Amino acid sequence: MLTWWGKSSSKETKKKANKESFFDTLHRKLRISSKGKVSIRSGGSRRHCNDTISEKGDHSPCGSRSPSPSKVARCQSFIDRPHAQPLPLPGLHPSSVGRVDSEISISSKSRLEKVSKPLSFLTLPTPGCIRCRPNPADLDGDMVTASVFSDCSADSDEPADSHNRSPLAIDCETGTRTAAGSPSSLMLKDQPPAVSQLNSTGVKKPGNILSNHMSSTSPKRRPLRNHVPNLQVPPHGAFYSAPDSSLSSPSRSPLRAFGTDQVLNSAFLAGKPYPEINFVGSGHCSSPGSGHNSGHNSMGGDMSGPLLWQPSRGSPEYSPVPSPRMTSPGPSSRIQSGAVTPIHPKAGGTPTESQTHRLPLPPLSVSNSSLFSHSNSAATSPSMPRSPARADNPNSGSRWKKGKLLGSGSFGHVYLGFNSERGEMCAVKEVTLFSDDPKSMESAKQFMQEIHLLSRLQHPNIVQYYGSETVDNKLYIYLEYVSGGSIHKLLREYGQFGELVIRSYTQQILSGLAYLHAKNTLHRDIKGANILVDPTGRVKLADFGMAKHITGQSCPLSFKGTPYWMAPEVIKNSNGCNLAVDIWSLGCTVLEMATTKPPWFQYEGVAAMFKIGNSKELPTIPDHLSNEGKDFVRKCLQRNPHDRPSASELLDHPFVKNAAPLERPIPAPEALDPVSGITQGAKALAIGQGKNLSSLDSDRLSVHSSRFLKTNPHESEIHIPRNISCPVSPIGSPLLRSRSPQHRNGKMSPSPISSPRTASGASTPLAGGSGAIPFGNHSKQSIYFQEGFGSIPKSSNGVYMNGHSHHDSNVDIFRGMQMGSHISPELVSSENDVLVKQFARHPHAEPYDFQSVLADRVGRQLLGEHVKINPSIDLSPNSSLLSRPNGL
Ligand SMILES: Nc1ncnc2c1ncn2[C@@H]1O[C@H](COP(=O)(O)OP(=O)(O)OP(=O)(O)O)[C@@H](O)[C@H]1O
Repeated sequence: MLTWWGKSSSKETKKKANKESFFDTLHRKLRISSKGKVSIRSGGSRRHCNDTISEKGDHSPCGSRSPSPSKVARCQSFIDRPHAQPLPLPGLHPSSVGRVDSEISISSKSRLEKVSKPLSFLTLPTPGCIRCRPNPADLDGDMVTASVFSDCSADSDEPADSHNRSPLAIDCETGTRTAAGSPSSLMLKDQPPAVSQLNSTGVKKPGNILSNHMSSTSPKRRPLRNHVPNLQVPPHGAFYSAPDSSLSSPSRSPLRAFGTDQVLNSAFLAGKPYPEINFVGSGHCSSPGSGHNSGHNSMGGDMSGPLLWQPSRGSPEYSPVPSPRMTSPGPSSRIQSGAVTPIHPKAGGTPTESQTHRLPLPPLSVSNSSLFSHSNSAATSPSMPRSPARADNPNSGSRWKKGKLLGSGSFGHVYLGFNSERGEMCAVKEVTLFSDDPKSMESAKQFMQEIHLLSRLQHPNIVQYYGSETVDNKLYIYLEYVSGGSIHKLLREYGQFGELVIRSYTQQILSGLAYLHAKNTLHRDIKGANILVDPTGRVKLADFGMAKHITGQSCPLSFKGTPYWMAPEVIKNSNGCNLAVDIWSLGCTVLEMATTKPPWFQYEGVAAMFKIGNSKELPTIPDHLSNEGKDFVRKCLQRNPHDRPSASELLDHPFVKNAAPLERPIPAPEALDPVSGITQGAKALAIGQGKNLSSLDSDRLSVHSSRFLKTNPHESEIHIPRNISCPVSPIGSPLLRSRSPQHRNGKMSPSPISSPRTASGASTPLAGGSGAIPFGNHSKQSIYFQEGFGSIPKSSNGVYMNGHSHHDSNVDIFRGMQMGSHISPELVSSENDVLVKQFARHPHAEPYDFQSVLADRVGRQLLGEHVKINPSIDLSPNSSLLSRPNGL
């Protein structure tokens, strides 16, 4: 225009008629007023107009305010110009954005950069975004810019009409929508890096528009602390699961949002492929690894959208298990959903300040409170500032420092926490809360539920709760750190478990469940991804976000759980929800451990649910599972929940009754006394067990005492699988400290580590491919027999030597062995007489030496010299070869 103006001045006379004609045309096109005409003509007015443009990013003289689609379209086309236009400041009509020429663009850009630095990295807004700011005067500069830019770019390709037709756009214009927003915009200003990563997938979603609106109606994102002194969350019932909140929550799994309404409205039931499946209840699903982290989704909200479950690749527990449709999207994967439940804030369900109540803080002196550094102020911790809620409490605070990411779930992330004052570790579960994000409120609700339940639980097979606190707008739960990861992760990384491992894990899960059920509490999300394993093989139930305390025989059914592990009655809502749902899930978990996959994994979401809910079929039980295992699974998978045994009843099932815990206690120092030898070793085992038992409550004690009394290793019905493997490396465990001279000198036997990702029993190269016979590195360690050794023991107790509760068996063996004089030369085959003959020649050898040398030499003999053991040798506890002198 300026160029044209200059030219026009120099040729005023000649072009006068043309000039008039141009303005006429221009005015006609723009429909500007005659006043505007004057402004353009006068230099002063023009300058004023340019200022206006610079300020507001618009060249238009502010005449028209009509957000017509055509103007939106022009704005969009403007994005493609070489000189991107800065974000117009509040108050500017979007229609003018598209009419700025390059010169003005530069001017306005520089101005905006002076005003707000963040603008420099922001992208050009689209008209739809701009229109979503009904009251620009309320907007915070930075946040406004960020919000608008962040989301507009994603929508820039959409036709203008799409914006106009969008209900959200309409909301933006009317300013009526006030809840739910995309964290991608909400968190631009102060979201932590971890959360930012979660949003980095950049999934294009209509929620962006909503987020724009959020920024428009909410001048600045307000964390909860801005509303209430401490974390305050709506009371139960005030938390709502918004179907579209899966888009807005940084940590929310869409599968947590699986609502009946959505299901009913989805293609699934719209097409009525499985009309007999009725979804009733609140609609909660949670993810398996989520879960995803775990790979499969738990449902715990409205099951919005299609049943397309995607694994969360950002999660350390992202699962390659071939159940792609059932895996959790995880926090970084957002799936579009747009349905709105009746309880959506838009429908009047927005939690308000008046509805909130204070988060019940856990008792400061929690069971394992020693892990908290009460004397320390969290304020000294750079990463874990002192909770405002405990600012007045001298015992409050901690010095837990947030470390690496351990996993991600539907609600948030779990980090390693380290207390640098005490050298202790914990798992820190973190969720970011936004008062205006209903999904965040849902997460808070489930967190509260988890805190509420966990704080009352203390059991060796349940992850111990240490405490919780809020810091700013984040909620933290401190939990016992279980470093081995989940069963799901182990399966993914190492393949299916051997039967002894399955037995042991199942027994421990059952112990935890029996304890839980004795407290009338349902876990509701039993699956491999929610069961953690420590390096010693101790198993712990985790993730109580779905847990529920029931008062009567059953609770109102809600659609909670993870589909593949979900009981039929949950899917069908036929029999309410009772403790038996966990038993069904346990049966599925046993199959998962045996095959790496849950039952019906070959079916995708809805089909799997149909199989579970409507068919009479039992899932395929692998042949390699023992008959006891098969029977156990069948009992768990009784379709009628009343036919399923209780957890405590199942503890007596032969499949688990004599299961040898895999965990190996560290021998007490006195046990290392070579003089005391085996006897002290037995004491050490007892001591280790005593330590464990000391943490048990009465429920646990009753369960275990009865079981221990019943246990008779000589009557073991345990089936010895052909392949036995250990889930952890014998040399990787700190408990595997050799006492042998060789090991003292740092000479270790070759590692019998099974190759990762192979099926149980796979041989390592060290095994020569003929079936690994990894022999324990010392006497107290496990001895792993695989193919070729199958005829040796009838009972695993005498062979798979580990576990404190079955130390009798181990001790029995060593009691026999320590008395070298009682070892018959018959024990030794003609080919393999080196070891035992040696002991036979030294009948008075010290027991300690016997053990060490036995282990080491056998290990070397078997692994290094390929010595074959006479398969007729019976090393079982009641073997005549291992006779016990003096009745021991
Ligand atoms: N106590 C713990 N010790 C070690 N790692 C843990 C612990 N708790 C959780 N994790 C890790 O974090 C992951 C996610 O934890 P968790 O399942 O409790 O979160 P969530 O948000 O409740 O997940 P979900 O979506 O399954 O409900 C786990 O799979 C595990 O890898």
